[in-house]
Amino acid sequence: MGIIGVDEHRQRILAAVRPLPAEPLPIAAALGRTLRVDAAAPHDIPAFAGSAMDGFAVRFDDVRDASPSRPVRLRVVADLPAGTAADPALGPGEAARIMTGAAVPSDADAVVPFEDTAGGLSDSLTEAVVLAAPARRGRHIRTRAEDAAAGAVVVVAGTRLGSRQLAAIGAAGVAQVTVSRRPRVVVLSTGDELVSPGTAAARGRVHESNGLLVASLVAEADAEVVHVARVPDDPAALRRELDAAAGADAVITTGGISAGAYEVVKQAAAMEFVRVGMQPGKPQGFGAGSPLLFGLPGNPGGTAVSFEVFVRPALLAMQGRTSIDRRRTLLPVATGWTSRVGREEYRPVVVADDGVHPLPGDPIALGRAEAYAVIPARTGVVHPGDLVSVMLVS
Ligand SMILES: Nc1nc2c(c(=O)[nH]1)N[C@H]1C(S)=C(S)[C@@H](COP(=O)(O)OP(=O)(O)OC[C@H]3O[C@@H](n4cnc5c(N)ncnc54)[C@H](O)[C@@H]3O)O[C@H]1N2
Ligand code: MOO
Repeated sequence: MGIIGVDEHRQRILAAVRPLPAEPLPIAAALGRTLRVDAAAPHDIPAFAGSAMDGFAVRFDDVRDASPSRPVRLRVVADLPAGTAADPALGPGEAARIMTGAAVPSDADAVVPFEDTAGGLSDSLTEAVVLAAPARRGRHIRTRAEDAAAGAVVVVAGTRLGSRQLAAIGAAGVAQVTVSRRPRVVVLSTGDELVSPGTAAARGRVHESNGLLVASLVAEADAEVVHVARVPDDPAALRRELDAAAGADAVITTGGISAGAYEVVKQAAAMEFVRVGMQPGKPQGFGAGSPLLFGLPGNPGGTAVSFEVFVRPALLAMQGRTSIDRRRTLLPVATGWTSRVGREEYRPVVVADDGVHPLPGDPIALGRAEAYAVIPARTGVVHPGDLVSVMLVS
């Protein structure tokens, strides 16, 4: 069996992904969901011209020549707190006391902050003595529609709804969004050697960590973990778990896919098994049915990288996410290392001020990994000072 490229395997997986149904949700319940229909402003934002300062709404022409030596006295004829719907008329020589956020009277075309008056806030309800001219007509007024005009797209479909996106939609006055259903994912760790953390160490036993690793990665990809289980190297037991997972959108197994005698996933799962030109993560299984089946290698470093390269993009594509890849950036190498020619290497690294430092591929070092340096298959030695492509994962 030959070796296929990382992109080829990824393309096969992405070609099998179907978008999940969309559903309406209140914005307060939509954190982490993917927007499926553009969220648009239903009206101009702001919907009215408002004050950006606490002070006085004035007629610009009244105060355009104001200065400390030539103060301008205005009669205060109204008091406008934020939230008021009042629109008092202002004649020449008149002003309204106004608070930040309040609607500016239609007759006013500038706001003078309290700091530019003789009396300030303390003496503000009868007369305003303006000591400085506003720099221009419209000064300190937020104009109607200056943030977005009615109909403008506030957040585009395909975007993850994080804190800032949800706040922007709320600021537009929109209460409900159309978002993707979350993928339902089952996580199965295979291996007779596995025991739970907390169990005494013993010869031959390995503490199970992939279940938590993959379930956490699934949650970080905004999908829902519906079931996590440890499965012995018994094909009948794995078949039972796979049958029970029939209603899920994806099943992710770890272990049991290489060349040994007890490769339970190979024996029991309806997957195609391939060798991919990457290090770690060479053995891979994938089933394009429903649910999608991902057979990841069991060594935790390989599991983590395989998830990033193959599973996460698929889970995001299911949700209708436009950007399905981790951000990559070029960074200098601080400490060099040797890389295996013929396989694209995903080297866990620490990102420091002087560049990236490689980590070993073991499950304990994984706890310090902040990113993966992606080294082309043809590269045998990575030298200090080289610029390498780094996939950021934290
Ligand atoms: N003759 C060959 N042997 C192997 C090959 C090969 O091409 N020819 N490939 C090697 C490569 S590369 C990898 S990667 C592994 C993948 O093997 P499996 O996916 O079948 O994984 P296991 O053998 O079940 O486990 C490998 C390793 O990881 C530990 N492990 C497994 N599951 C967990 C878990 N849930 N939590 C923590 N640790 C886990 C397991 O105990 C083993 O140490 O195959 C090579 N062999
Ligand atoms: O491909 Mo395996 O994941 O090297 O260890």
